[in-house]
Amino acid sequence: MLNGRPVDILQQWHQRYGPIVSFRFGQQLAISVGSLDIAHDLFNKRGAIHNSRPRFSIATEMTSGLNTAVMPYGKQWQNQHRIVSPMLDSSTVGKYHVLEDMESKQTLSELLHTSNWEDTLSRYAGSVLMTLGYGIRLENSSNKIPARIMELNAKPFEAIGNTYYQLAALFPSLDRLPSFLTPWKWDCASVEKQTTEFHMEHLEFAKSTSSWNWIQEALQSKAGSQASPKELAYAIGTLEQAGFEAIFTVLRLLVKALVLHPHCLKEAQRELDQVVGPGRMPSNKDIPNLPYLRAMINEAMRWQSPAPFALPHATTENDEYMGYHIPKGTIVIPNNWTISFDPEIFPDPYDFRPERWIQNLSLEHRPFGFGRRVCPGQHLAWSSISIIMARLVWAYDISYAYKDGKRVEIDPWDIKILFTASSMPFDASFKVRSAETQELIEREWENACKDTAQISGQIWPNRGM
Ligand code: HEM
Repeated sequence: MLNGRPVDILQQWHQRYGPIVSFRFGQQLAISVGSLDIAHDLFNKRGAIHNSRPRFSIATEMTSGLNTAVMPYGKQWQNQHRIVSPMLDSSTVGKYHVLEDMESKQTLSELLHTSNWEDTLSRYAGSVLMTLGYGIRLENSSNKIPARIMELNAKPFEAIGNTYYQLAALFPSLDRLPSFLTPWKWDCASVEKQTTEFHMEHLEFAKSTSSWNWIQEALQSKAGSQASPKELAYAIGTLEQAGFEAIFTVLRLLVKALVLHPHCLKEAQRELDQVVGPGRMPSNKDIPNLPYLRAMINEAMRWQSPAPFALPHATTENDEYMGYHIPKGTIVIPNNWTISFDPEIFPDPYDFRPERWIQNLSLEHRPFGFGRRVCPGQHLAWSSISIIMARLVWAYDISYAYKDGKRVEIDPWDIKILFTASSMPFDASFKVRSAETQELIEREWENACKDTAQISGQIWPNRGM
């Protein structure tokens, strides 16, 4: 956990040494890229060289080498990419609105009766992904799947704090020692078993259910039908693991930003009242007409980037760039946090200021990463986050919680930074804005179609049964 402004350290590094900073740990050379232009040059224009992954030995062993996000660039990655890309491209993602519509209505309705907003939003993110992936709806917030995903995601990071693992990462040759001398391998094997069981169980369910889902869709495709069951389980399982945590992290960040900046909530509500009004709920069709809402989401991902260093890339060949020699096998880190805190581009970068995106339409940042490794879930992330945020802001006054008459304070920089940066849990209050809004929420949720098979039939009308 980092309590403070970690950005300062990174900024100082880049301010002192320039937009490219190199360093070594053990034998490994790494460079941090602190400029958007250079990141574009390396990851997009010279993409054939800069889009593999470093050797993430622990994460690789814990996931049978089948987790797309940590896989080096190559045939196996291309196969997985071919399986998932058609399910997540910008035109396909529009079909998932019907599911987001229903899940966000449930979320609004649950918040009328619970103060546990974190579990409620976590259920939303988990249910959207599990329904798409496997036809498994998370009907209530006590479902254990979101917590289990978080637990599996955390395993490689917990391991990084362990001395054995640090030694193994620094001295890869230790990998070749017999297993009684390499206790970290037992742990890896146990996590691998748990992760594989988790994904295989869902794969089997998805194949047998009448609700069409990503597994069934993949099995209809050439790439998916040629993959082994385990490869397919991991291709979709990686989407669940990466997607659930990222969406939930951004939702929590947005709630935090709104509680800390009540004038931003008021401005977003003013926009929604003008565009939508009190008589109906906002829909996905309204999102293009809500520039402040979109600016708020962009600003949240700039202010506290959910993936401050994207995921480190690695080179597959030697490269010469701006007079630097970048050898094959170098780790290349897109330093999103430094890029997003450049005061020349984002004046007063520590301030949460959605207006900056409206005042300057040419502002750019890359919270979803770069090149061939750019996040495949970015369109789904945008659509599922925009609709739930539009509806929350339209329906609720979101503010500080009070305990025993005292306001529960929130430290904006209480963030856990691993590869991802996630706000630590905090209390907040959700108060419905009017009796009319409450009535509308209750009516909409009562009338909503909650049947998973019917909803998947609307998403994929010519598939299944
Ligand atoms: C706001 C939410 C999200 C953010 C900020 C985010 C961000 C990122 C970033 C920065 C990367 C690394 C890109 C790079 O290496 O240059 C990444 C990779 C990835 N993301 Fe996301 N992501 C989000 C949501 C999702 C969702 C919803 C899914 C799945 C449906 C997903 C699946 C993945 C996968 C599979 C990768 C690995 C890609 C690869 O290595 O080829 N993400 N994401």
